[in-house]
Amino acid sequence: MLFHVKMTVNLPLDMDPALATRLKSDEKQLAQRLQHEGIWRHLWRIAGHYANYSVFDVPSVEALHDTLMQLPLFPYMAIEIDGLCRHPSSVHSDDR
Ligand SMILES: O=C(O)CC1=CCC(=O)O1
Repeated sequence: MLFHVKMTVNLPLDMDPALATRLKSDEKQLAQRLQHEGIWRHLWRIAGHYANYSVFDVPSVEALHDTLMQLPLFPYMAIEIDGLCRHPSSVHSDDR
């Protein structure tokens, strides 16, 4: 199942800079692992915002929830999710 996910990061202004650096580094490491595993299909910065548009490929809504909750920045994110299905006019017949 494919999901379009918007993540907006809101780190507290008074967060310890060392903690912020560690959280971002840990987030990057997990994000890159999930991309290599094909779970995190797309990751795009939204220009001008500390936010991203992502596409996840997971077996269920529960799996998406569990994946997002693992993210080190999860406590500091506002997350919006839309489920995706094939468009009848899409030429990408091999995509799910
Ligand atoms: O910077 C972001 O949008 C949050 C984030 C997601 C994956 C990552 O490495 O940072």
